[in-house]
Amino acid sequence: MMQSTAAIEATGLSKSYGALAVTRDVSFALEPGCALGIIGPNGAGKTTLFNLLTGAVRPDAGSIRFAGKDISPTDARARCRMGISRSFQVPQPFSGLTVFENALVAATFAQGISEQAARPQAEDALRRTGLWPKTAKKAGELGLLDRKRLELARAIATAPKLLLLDEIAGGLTDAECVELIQLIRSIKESGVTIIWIEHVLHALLSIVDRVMVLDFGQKIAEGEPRDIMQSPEVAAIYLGLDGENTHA
Ligand SMILES: Nc1ncnc2c1ncn2[C@@H]1O[C@H](COP(=O)(O)OP(=O)(O)OP(=O)(O)O)[C@@H](O)[C@H]1O
Repeated sequence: MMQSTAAIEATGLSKSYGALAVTRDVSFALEPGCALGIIGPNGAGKTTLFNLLTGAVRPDAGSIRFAGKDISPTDARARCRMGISRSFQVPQPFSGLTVFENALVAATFAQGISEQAARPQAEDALRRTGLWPKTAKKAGELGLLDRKRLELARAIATAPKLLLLDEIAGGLTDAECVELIQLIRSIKESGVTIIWIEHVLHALLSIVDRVMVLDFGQKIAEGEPRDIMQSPEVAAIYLGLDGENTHA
């Protein structure tokens, strides 16, 4: 039986688009401060699961509890204000706004607080992500690593309890990836619960406590990273994946 103290607990989540069952009876629970990695092939339903957790998409069946409360009926904005925040696969800053304004908008919107009250939070998020020296730059002028940092800063600025990361490590050089991993580790160490979808497995496995495998919308395995990566199901799925993504 799942613990009632879980930071987040999903039970029997299902979602179809027409005849396509994208999420099929997915259940999991995650303890506060833990990090769960989600892996699976393209189209397995990973991003859809995030959409269900954030409230962007309504499930056909199933329920979600957050910090012990049934949040199934609440919308995305309410969930954001409760402390569920996400980063997107393709960073989505306001390109014409400065780095600081981007963090400020996130903090203001997420908590429904005044710009003045949000300023210290925006500053803190930018300092923690190493973006403070670039605070006056336009977001559209940032390089890839900095855009990823800004994606994290915008998420942190909302003071999340649960942070959902969607394929944030892709496209970086090895050195940049090391920096990103350190940043995500520091967010985890600050007590934020994390669920992270990632194809760059060495980055994911250096952080997460558990891994869940999705395939055709179903959870086919969950457990300790080492056990999961050695399981035949995962070997079958990842056979043929680009070696660049799988090296340790
Ligand atoms: N709004 C939608 N309408 C119709 N089909 C959708 C919709 N959203 C997702 N799908 C389909 O659901 C399936 C799962 O998509 P999803 O993006 O959740 O997978 P994923 O595991 O995140 O894949 P990737 O690793 O490529 O990001 C895909 O076949 C996708 O085309």
